[in-house]
Amino acid sequence: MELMGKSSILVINGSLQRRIHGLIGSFFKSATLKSQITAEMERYVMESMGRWREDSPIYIQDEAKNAKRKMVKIIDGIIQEKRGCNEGVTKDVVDALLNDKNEQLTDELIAENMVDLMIPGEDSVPLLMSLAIKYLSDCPAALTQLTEENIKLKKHKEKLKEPFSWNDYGSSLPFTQTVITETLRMGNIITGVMRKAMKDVEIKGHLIPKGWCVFAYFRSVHLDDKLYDFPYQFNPWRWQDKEINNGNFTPFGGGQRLCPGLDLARLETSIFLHHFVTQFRWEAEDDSIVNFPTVRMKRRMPVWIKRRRYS
Ligand code: HEM
Repeated sequence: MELMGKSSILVINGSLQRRIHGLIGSFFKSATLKSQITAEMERYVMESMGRWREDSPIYIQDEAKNAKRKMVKIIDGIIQEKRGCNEGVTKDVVDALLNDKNEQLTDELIAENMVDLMIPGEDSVPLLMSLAIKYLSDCPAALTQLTEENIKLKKHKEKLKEPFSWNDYGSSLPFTQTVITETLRMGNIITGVMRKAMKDVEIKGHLIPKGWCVFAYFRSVHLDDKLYDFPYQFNPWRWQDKEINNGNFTPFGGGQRLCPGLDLARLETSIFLHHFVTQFRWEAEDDSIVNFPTVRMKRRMPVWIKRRRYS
């Protein structure tokens, strides 16, 4: 509680939580943010990857965090700029909270909630990226299909001379999405959530008395062999034509506390994977507890060189 602060959305309940959740959630759905974030994220991923040297080891977790740190810095810069000349227009999350008339949205509350928004960016999203690389390194068939899908879209975009949009990184890369979904299932980045019963509740014949705390353990559901065949096997194909919005798949929680950053997390991971697999091949080193996965990079040949060589 001390770490998060008393006004954090993770701590407060009731109408104020719903209000902040709604404001943050609708802000993350805004078209302006989507195009801005897509372009910025692409630029920083490409800048970071541009510094990678042939055949040198790359610590994926550190790299993923570095890309995120820069992202947080940009967002922070945008916030500082807006704070001075707030014109009632909602261009960022601080505006979304500042412009709301609710008196309970104090400066302290806004500041604390901005920190909440940065923690997943520093922690959960880099973990999702790192685990995706780990699982792909162990599953060559998935890596091949993912690479082919991304190279195909890249060539198509180059032909049209069009920049990538938010949707390109989502619906235009369906297999990439299944890889992210399967990584979320197996990785269990958030292992579960705590809830306190506000009144006596009965669930499937079990009574949870008022005041008791319950830990809803996502991992036991995501790795249940009654729900998922061979649950410990990384199998992105299991998600083809399968509905993901159900009670058996809750990496982002659910209900009124459903993670408002879920689309952003998927987008950032998609951009990272796209640039990773279209620019490089790699060999994974043995995993170690200290830092995994570590991979040795080889730059991909530009498409035109390959064509000349094989024609
Ligand atoms: C892989 C990445 C992520 C995962 C697995 C994840 C997972 C979750 C989960 C399980 C919850 C529900 C917590 C609960 O019910 O007590 C949650 C809530 C939340 N997430 Fe995420 N998250 C991710 C990324 C993000 C991002 C990128 C942001 C924002 C930039 C974000 C912002 C939030 C906020 C503000 C809440 C609290 C919502 C509320 O209590 O009303 N998350 N997240």
